Amino acid sequence: MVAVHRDWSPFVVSAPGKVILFGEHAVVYGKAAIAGSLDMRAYALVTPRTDSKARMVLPDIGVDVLFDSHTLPLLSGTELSHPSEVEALVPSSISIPEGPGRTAVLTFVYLYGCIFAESDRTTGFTLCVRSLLPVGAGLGSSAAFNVALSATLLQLTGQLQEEGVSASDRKLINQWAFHGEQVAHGTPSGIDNSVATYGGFLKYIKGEPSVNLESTHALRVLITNTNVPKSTKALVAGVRALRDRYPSVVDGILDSIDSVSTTAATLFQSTSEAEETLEQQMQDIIRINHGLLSTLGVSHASLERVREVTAARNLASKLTGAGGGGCALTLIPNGMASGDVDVVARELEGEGFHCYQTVVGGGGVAIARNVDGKVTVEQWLADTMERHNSPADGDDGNVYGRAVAGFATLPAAAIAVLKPE
Ligand SMILES: Nc1ncnc2c1ncn2[C@@H]1O[C@H](COP(=O)(O)OP(=O)(O)OP(=O)(O)O)[C@@H](O)[C@H]1O
Ligand SMILES: C[C@@](O)(CCO)CC(=O)[O-]
Repeated sequence: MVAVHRDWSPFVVSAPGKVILFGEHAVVYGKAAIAGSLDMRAYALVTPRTDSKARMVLPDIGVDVLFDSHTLPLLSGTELSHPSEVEALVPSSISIPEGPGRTAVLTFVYLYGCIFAESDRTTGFTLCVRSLLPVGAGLGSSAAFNVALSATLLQLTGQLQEEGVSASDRKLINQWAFHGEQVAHGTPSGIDNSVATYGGFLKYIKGEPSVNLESTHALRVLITNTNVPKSTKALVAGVRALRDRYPSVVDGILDSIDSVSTTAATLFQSTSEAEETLEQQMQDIIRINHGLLSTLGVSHASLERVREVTAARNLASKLTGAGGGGCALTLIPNGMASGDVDVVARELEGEGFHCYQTVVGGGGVAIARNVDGKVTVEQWLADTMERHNSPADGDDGNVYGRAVAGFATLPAAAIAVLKPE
């Protein structure tokens, strides 16, 4: 086949992480959950190559793989009974890394295989992803990666519109990102990729289109990473095993969590209540939701410690995501001085945890097209490397500010697109 190289300029895609505010685990069983996007995001820089190969560089997780596009499988999406079976189709020339890189490589092979038709395979590119989201902490780093990857592959194959990200673009990106999540997680509910795609606050019920709550209430939260590793797959399986043993008991708990989420959705959309009353009610249901999750066996001593430390200051906390470690979220009342939040954060950090002060509800996937043709992956990496090499000055309340500063090689217009409000 004669190689046809379409001309295209480097572009950058960004997608946010998520925090599940209410309804994790219950969402797997068709109950409602509420989630919001974080202002911590994954960023993909995509630059053209002169050959038809695809290079994926993921410095945060130690991956740098060069794929020969013609050896990657051509998939229509129906060859495998589940996307997670893609491992059997990885070309023997590729050595699959251990750890988080493994999932990333498998996901790439699956999504590239499905999205890149044979005629697209002359388009060579280098994809470099950097992320501000800690891996495996319950903040949806995997979904942000999958949304950024899906948007990249769809953009490269001319399946997205030329400007902005339209409603139909988002639908398509979200569908593929969900398949990426299936490679990573087996049976995900789809909530993480929906938030990373659409941003804002979403009410999500599995199998139904997510509903944007159009909330006017900004939500200040303190996120505490307990740094205790957890496996989402194992925790979801644990709840399933408990439900198999005590179906009516566990179904009752899942129904209560559903009521918590429904109540929260009403509070988010409420325009009649005073802000303080809403905050009080929100705190109540945060406490209730954590208690219900704890009875499902997905809390952890570290998460209980976060709850105790914050409760001593009259703040409500709950685990967020799969639990078993990972992250907790604490609602910060709007009137609380940031100095007082710093005091709580320092106390939690004294316990060996890591805190992020953040606001929930920013924009979803964003694409900055035609960024300066001189941007190279090497330059971009050198630029952002400093942040990743200096944990001491990273990961406090202003992580995003530093990330953008790290993208000094990008034009201001691109940066504006990448930080959608
Ligand atoms: N910085 C990154 N660069 C490249 N890939 C990443 C990065 N961060 C996460 N990923 C992808 O996401 C996977 C991690 O998924 P995992 O479910 O363990 O974490 P998580 O999504 O942060 O947790 P949760 O689903 O509980 O929110 C990695 O194996 C990789 O495929
Ligand atoms: C535990 C869970 O509800 C949330 C993980 O972030 C699993 C899922 O929804 O796929």
